[in-house]
Amino acid sequence: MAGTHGFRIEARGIGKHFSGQAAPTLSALDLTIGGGEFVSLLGPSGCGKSTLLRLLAGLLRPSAGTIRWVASDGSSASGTTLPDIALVPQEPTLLPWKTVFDNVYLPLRLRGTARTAAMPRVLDLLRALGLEGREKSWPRELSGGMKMRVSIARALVTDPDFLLMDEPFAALDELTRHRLNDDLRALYTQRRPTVILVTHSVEEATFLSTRIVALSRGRVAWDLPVDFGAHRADLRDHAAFQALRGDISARLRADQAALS
Ligand SMILES: Nc1ncnc2c1ncn2[C@@H]1O[C@H](COP(=O)(O)OP(=O)(O)OP(=O)(O)O)[C@@H](O)[C@H]1O
Repeated sequence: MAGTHGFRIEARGIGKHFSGQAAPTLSALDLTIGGGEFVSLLGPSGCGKSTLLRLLAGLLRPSAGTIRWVASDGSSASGTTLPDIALVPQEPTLLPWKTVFDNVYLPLRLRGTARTAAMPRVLDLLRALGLEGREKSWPRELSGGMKMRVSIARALVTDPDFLLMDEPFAALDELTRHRLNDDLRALYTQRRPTVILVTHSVEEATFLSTRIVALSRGRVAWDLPVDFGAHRADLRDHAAFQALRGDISARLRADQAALS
């Protein structure tokens, strides 16, 4: 389904109040995300980024408000017409008793796709993510960056409409993070899923996204489009990139200052 820009998400009046907490984590939050956007969620620690992602993934229920998946013809999706959603967690949760190939093949296997039919797709993704030749490796033989590559390949193998990622690169060194950011951006350009990424890295958000949404006080604090045209590997060195990155950091510092 990816590339069809089939669905947009409409979150209206979203509230989330965890039991035992004095104040709600999210309150009266409105957000619309169009098909094919790459949205990064930024904001101070504890502002509710992961909670929002889990609500959008359907892993949590909102205490108030509605989340609708709207098809391009305006109809609300439900039941079997719901879009495919893949979640990449912070820790790459690979099955240790399965090879790299079989970890990535698993979502297709669960859908009844035969191994031989799945092979070109799995190998294509492994190649795109720099894992060629690693098909028969076991997760314990891989570095942290490689495990995350396998986790991303597994999330993409069903060609999901929505790719939701919760700080997937937080534990990686800067060079590995840059490489994975480059690969993710190339994959996004090729396949155009809708991506929602929770991150603390302003550089990562600026490099990857078509839009940055900052949360504060339980709702959207600001919402900024990002457009650098065709992406180049050296984009990070350009003055316009560094200026936007600086502007976003300043906005986040102002949000943080307003909280204290
Ligand atoms: N299952 C839960 N039960 C109770 N409280 C929760 C639960 N999940 C999250 N919270 C609370 O909701 C608030 C927001 O947490 P969340 O993880 O969404 O923030 P975040 O912006 O992603 O933070 P960080 O940037 O530190 O990862 C926190 O106060 C957290 O303790």
